[in-house]
Amino acid sequence: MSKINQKFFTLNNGNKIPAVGIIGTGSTWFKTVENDSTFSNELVEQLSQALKLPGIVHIDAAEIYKTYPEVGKAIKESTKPRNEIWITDKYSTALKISDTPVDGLNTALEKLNVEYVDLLLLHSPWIDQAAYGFGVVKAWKYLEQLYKEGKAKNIGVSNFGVEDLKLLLSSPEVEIKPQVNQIEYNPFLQEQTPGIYQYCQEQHILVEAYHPLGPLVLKNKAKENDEFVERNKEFYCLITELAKKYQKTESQILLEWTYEMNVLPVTTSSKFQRIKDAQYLFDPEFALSKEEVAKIRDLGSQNEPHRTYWKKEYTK
Ligand SMILES: NC(=O)C1=CN([C@@H]2O[C@H](COP(=O)(O)OP(=O)(O)OC[C@H]3O[C@@H](n4cnc5c(N)ncnc54)[C@H](OP(=O)(O)O)[C@@H]3O)[C@@H](O)[C@H]2O)C=CC1
Repeated sequence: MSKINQKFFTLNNGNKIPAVGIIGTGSTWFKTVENDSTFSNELVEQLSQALKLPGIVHIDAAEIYKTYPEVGKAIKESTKPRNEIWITDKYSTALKISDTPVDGLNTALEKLNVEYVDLLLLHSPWIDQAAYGFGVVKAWKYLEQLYKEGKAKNIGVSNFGVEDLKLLLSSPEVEIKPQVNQIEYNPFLQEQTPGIYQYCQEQHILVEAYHPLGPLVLKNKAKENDEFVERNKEFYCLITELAKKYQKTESQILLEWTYEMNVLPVTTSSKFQRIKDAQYLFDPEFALSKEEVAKIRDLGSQNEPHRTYWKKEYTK
């Protein structure tokens, strides 16, 4: 029987964040339209079951995922106290949904039926001044306002590169440093943009990893990725070997590796067992050794980096 041994990262404002986000409501659950006919009972069921698990359940949401109704319903039906649910939300930037982050969050709070979110992010640095009427610094100022009002307990960014962060940090208007940068991160993409991992570590900006299980998803689609999997054979053998050694799933090995790299993994699954495995990740008797962590890092980076999300924006 797995025991819950919840771990946390400490953010640069001193607040603690549960060290694995178990239910991302984007990717698998992403919708382009939010109405009664697209309402996903499956997602509500998954969230409801997750909210029965012990410990603080960390949910990752965003304006653009169109999943507030499902998250709101599951939270409403849950008996878990609000302080045992961590909710991350993101203001949609590349595609304008609400006029400002203040409007966006007010709508989200209403749909989620909560008084605050635990973390609010700017979804990306790509804010078109002409469409939004403001740029990234002003967008950040809105987040600072929501932080001061207590509607967002922590604030951060997503998909920001070093230059994007430097722009914020060097702006005389900016008062609060982002607490988090959520980026695509896994052994096959250790730098979403050049130097971002190291820069965030130095600046005490917590890196959150979305797509932490990228290598397993790629292997699963082996037909399309045969050659890729073959080139990374040694890497895949190591993950299988470690899963056997520690009696853990391959997903748990990658999530634990992410944590050991001082990065918070944000995962998701359509299978409840995998959600449960992620919540039970921090078994007190399980930790990869320093050598194993380094070996995954090195084998993962020996081939060309592999990007899954935001390809168009990064190739511009
Ligand atoms: N800020 C941003 O721009 C972005 C944020 N995100 C956030 O991150 C969350 C997670 O992203 P996602 O890319 O889905 O993360 P993951 O890397 O956790 O991938 C989840 C996928 O992995 C599959 N999987 C799990 N275990 C295995 C296994 N052993 N073998 C093969 N496949 C496996 C799952 O399939 P199954 O359902 O069968 O278990 C699921 O489809 C999103 O939901 C969203 O909240 C995501 C993208 C961009």
